[in-house]
Amino acid sequence: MIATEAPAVLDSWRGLPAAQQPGWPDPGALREAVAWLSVAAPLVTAEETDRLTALLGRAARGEAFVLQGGDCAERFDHVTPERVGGKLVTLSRMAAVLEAAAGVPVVRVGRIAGQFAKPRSAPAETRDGVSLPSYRGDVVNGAEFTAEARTPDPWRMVRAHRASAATLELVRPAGVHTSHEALLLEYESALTRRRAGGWYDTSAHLLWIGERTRDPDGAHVEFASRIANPVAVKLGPTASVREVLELAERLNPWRVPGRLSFIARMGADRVREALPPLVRAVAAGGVPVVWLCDPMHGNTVTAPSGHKTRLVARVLEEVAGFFEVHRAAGARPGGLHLELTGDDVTECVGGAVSARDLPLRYESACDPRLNRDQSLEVAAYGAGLLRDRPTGA
Ligand SMILES: O=C[C@H](O)[C@H](O)COP(=O)(O)O
Ligand SMILES: C=C(OP(=O)(O)O)C(=O)O
Ligand SMILES: [Mn+2]
Repeated sequence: MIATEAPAVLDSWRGLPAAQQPGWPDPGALREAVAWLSVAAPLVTAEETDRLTALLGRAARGEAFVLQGGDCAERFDHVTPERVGGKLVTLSRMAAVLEAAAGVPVVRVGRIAGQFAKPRSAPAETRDGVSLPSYRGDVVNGAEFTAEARTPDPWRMVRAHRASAATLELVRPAGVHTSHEALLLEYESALTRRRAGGWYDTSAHLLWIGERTRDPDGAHVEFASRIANPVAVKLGPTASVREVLELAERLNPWRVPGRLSFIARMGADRVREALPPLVRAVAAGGVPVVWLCDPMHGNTVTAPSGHKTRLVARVLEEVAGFFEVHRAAGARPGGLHLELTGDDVTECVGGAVSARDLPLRYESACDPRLNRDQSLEVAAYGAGLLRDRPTGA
């Protein structure tokens, strides 16, 4: 019998319900762009990826703390040494502050070098009576409000690969691992390669599944279940114990510490009631998980000026709630997941930025990010909570 070759891409997700995928208008162009990506250079190696799993495994055992952060949506034209360097410096200062308090190493993971795809609440945006497809991140369409820019263009996936590679050149010397939301399944599966340890999605070290695409029977969870990378899943306040246990079972059936992280994004008002049953159920189920706190996505509000914003005070309040829940359960908080930039933007309200300042330097194409000073404030606050840990814990 002649051995058949392994398929070039990981395809088991096809045919399953896949939420939040763009309607690509030109199937021929999509095929060509996917063909280009499927022979493109891998962005990260299996060895680096396995190393991150091992580090996250330490976090699962309480022997490390994770700091994951970066833009909500990276931009192709922001791949400059200044902008990328600003994020890396911010992350590393935060990590230093947290590390001194935690007494354990801080694992640094950027929302960087590939965070180009966005899920949206609405498929279309209307301005002055004109409706166009929503901006879904630079890998799909342009942010500019014109029919041309907003039409999904599959060749943008090739540009995303190039922008990621260029960003990685700047990220690698800083020793930061990369991550992004594994939203755009054509892109992710085309960059997946067979290696000795299984299928690796070579687009980033860690891939996460968003709140809007975490259906345990959907295409995103199926894709994530097949790759060897560490994976994470966002959990909002509607996540049920049943769903979470199903996700744990599907995504970490071999119970490998570091393979699976849950990123709770409950909102400051909800975290103390919504999170405890999930933490308890996962602990009782015996699947090792790193619990991260995303105090951004459950606390988004609209300012009087119309800007999407977040109050740093509410962000800190959710971090506090997250720590309380873990302490009450006798568990160690695994880390923080933040939307931040090194740039001096005015997108979140707190510190030197008041609601009146929002129009001054609001540069995000999607969600409001902490600026450098606000990021350091959150890190200092987290450090205070880490220092307060009960002795002997
Ligand atoms: O991180 C992203 C946003 O929270 C998500 O894209 C939803 O944003 P929207 O409500 O503006 O669509
Ligand atoms: C869309 C995001 O988050 P969530 O899936 O938690 O809403 C995000 O992290 O930018
Ligand atoms: Mn976001």
